Amino acid sequence: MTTQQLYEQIKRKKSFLCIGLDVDLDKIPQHLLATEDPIFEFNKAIIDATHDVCVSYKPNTAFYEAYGLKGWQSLEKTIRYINEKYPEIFTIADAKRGDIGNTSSMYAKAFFEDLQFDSVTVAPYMGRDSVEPFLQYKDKFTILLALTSNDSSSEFQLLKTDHDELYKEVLRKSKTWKNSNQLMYVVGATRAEYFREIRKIVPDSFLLVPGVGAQGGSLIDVCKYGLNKKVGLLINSSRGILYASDKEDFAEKARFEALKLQREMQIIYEKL
Ligand SMILES: O=c1ccn([C@@H]2O[C@H](COP(=O)(O)O)[C@@H](O)[C@H]2O)c(=O)[nH]1
Repeated sequence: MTTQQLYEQIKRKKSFLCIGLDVDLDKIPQHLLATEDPIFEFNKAIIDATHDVCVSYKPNTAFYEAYGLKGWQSLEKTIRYINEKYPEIFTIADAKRGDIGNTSSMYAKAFFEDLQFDSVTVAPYMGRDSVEPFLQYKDKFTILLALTSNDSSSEFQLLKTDHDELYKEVLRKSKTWKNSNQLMYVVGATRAEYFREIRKIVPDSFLLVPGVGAQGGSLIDVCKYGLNKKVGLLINSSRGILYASDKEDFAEKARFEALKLQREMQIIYEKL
């Protein structure tokens, strides 16, 4: 997928919502546990109920890896289902990978060639040669952790280097890497006060913004400085949508929560 195709989808749906598919078997409705693949059945129902109000799905791989081989198979079935039934959707493997070059190449192969995700999240701290293997894939995106939503992100990411805070160095340095036009960045919604500075460094890049909903981040605050001419934001909510109900009406209730966010986004988009 290209960023232009992603933008066309945003315009058509008047939405820049990304739904996080973080499936926890302790939280999904009981009746699904009797099915052969409860994780996939849950995801399928959520996807069918929400695909027209969001532009992206983001399974966090931890929620699949935790269930071993069966979990990985559920992830595979989920991504294949999205790609076949809703090919316009931008898919994100939230896997936070990155290693020495030859190992990163294998991670890239796993997520881009085997699973056919459009993008994968990557930690930047091993430097250029740990990220460039992901950037070799045309029309695939590498989403670098810049300023994350958790409280302790300040322990390292906000540390002052000789030049600037570390997250700003990550943004600046990464722009010099080969194929850096295929980079996007993770910035937490709980860090809304930093978006003005971030946009000075990466005015045109897409930012993946988790932290709205369960973590308390504000859509309005993020949009104040985070939006660019082509929207440039993918706002993620996972638990706030997935677990709106643990009864048989879970997909309907999830749609209701997603629609609430989409309507807020529509108002913001129409004022752009
Ligand atoms: O800075 C970050 C980076 C990633 N995440 C991930 O996003 C979702 C958020 O889930 P919610 O339930 O909406 O809080 C989850 O997969 C995180 O691992 C993040 O929250 N912050």
